[in-house]
Amino acid sequence: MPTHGEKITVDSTGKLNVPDNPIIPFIEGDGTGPDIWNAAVRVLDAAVEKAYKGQKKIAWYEVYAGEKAFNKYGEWLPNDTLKAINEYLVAIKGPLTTPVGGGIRSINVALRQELDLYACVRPVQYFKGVPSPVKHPELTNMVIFRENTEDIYAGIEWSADSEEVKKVIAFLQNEMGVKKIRFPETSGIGVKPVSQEGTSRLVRAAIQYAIDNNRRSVTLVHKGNIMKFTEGAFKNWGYEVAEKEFGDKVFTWAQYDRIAAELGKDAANKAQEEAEEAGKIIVKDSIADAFLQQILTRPAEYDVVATLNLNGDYISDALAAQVGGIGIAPGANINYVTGRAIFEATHGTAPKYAGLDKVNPSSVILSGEMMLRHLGWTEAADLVISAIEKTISSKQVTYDFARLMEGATELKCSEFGDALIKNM
Ligand SMILES: NC(=O)C1=CN([C@@H]2O[C@H](COP(=O)(O)OP(=O)(O)OC[C@H]3O[C@@H](n4cnc5c(N)ncnc54)[C@H](OP(=O)(O)O)[C@@H]3O)[C@@H](O)[C@H]2O)C=CC1
Ligand SMILES: O=C(O)CCC(=O)C(=O)O
Ligand SMILES: [Mg+2]
Repeated sequence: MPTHGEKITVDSTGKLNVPDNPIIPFIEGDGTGPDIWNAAVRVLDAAVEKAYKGQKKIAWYEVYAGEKAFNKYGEWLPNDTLKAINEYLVAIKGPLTTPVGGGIRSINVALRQELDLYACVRPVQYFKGVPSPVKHPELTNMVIFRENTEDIYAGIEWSADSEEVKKVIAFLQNEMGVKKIRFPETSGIGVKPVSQEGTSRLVRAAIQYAIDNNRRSVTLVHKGNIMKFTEGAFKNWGYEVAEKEFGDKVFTWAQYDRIAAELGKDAANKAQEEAEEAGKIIVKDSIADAFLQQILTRPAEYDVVATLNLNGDYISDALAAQVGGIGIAPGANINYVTGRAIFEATHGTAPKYAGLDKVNPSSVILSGEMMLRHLGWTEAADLVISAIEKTISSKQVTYDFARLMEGATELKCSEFGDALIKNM
């Protein structure tokens, strides 16, 4: 526990009360986590110091998860860590390792589920000068709202050959009339829960964000043609919450379809144009595969994106690549009702670079920038953004950008942190 500092609290509307010395738990993370965290914490402290001249200061509180927790306490996710984040509300973390095909389940997912951080918010914006694989990266400017607690990602699955999977298969075949499990003897089975409550709160947060931030549209991305009662329901429930709760502030493609059926397409087009002119948020939808090609061919048509857990995972890395890669892709896991939030980069532990002081710390620094904004410390957040813009435009960058940039100076992870502080 830090010896100085006070708790952040939340009122009944979800609004945070932030003291000048908030206690903020952090998890350093596995793999490259310590490299990027050490750079990030210096940059965030410098931004706060510069913006508020010592009037405000974060009291960092280290809490443990992942390998560090296991080595220290024999547990991957100690209960005390959950208790601390539960109590102090706002936290930040580095990436944590999840083994593939066996071993422990994701601690990242467990944190989101245990603390009910239902919205994974990942802004994707282009910083001038960042090397990108597309011709016009500046046209990509989206904010992903990924449902964070449900879907096939919930981790409800049974391995092939287990007693449990035999029971589930027998139940499906004998009681549910499922005839099309092709290789029942050797199948593993996963379950995909998607609820109306889970969908509504996520879509509500996405639309509210669009309204508060003067965005033009919210696109519900789903694979509802194939998974009708999960992803298709997500789309239908999404439109329902938009129309029921946001009334005059939105125009949905469900409304468009109703007008087109009754009065024809011209009338529907006119209604949408009028809505756009009136500054209403257009709530539309896209099937996930088509969406993934259109974000490359027509990125300017998409703005805020609301989607399910697995789609959101894939879409975040794909969109991050478009604006320069996951070295510069921040994110937050938020519950807008309880005020709890954990900020974290989109990328993982990048184990091959662990301890080399090499990787780009921008993703976790920009996650910290989102955190500062979440606290209402916008002056400090703005300083982080301007320092990143200035440093990248002077071509002082880490390996990931340097390998694609002509005339760049390659900096170590810690040196990039130093450069940001200098350029603040
Ligand atoms: N929220 C979390 O904690 C997450 C955890 N993970 C976990 O991380 C582990 C590793 O996952 P993996 O699939 O390899 O994905 P990673 O995101 O860790 O790494 C994939 C590649 O992305 C690039 N990259 C990642 N981080 C950075 C950075 N800071 N700066 C520059 N480039 C970066 C590197 O590309 P290049 O090789 O081209 O240099 C790297 O090889 C797994 O256990 C996974 O479960 C994954 C995602 C999120
Ligand atoms: O939890 C993990 O290991 C991976 C999670 C992930 O890829 C993500 O949330 O983007
Ligand atoms: Mg991911």
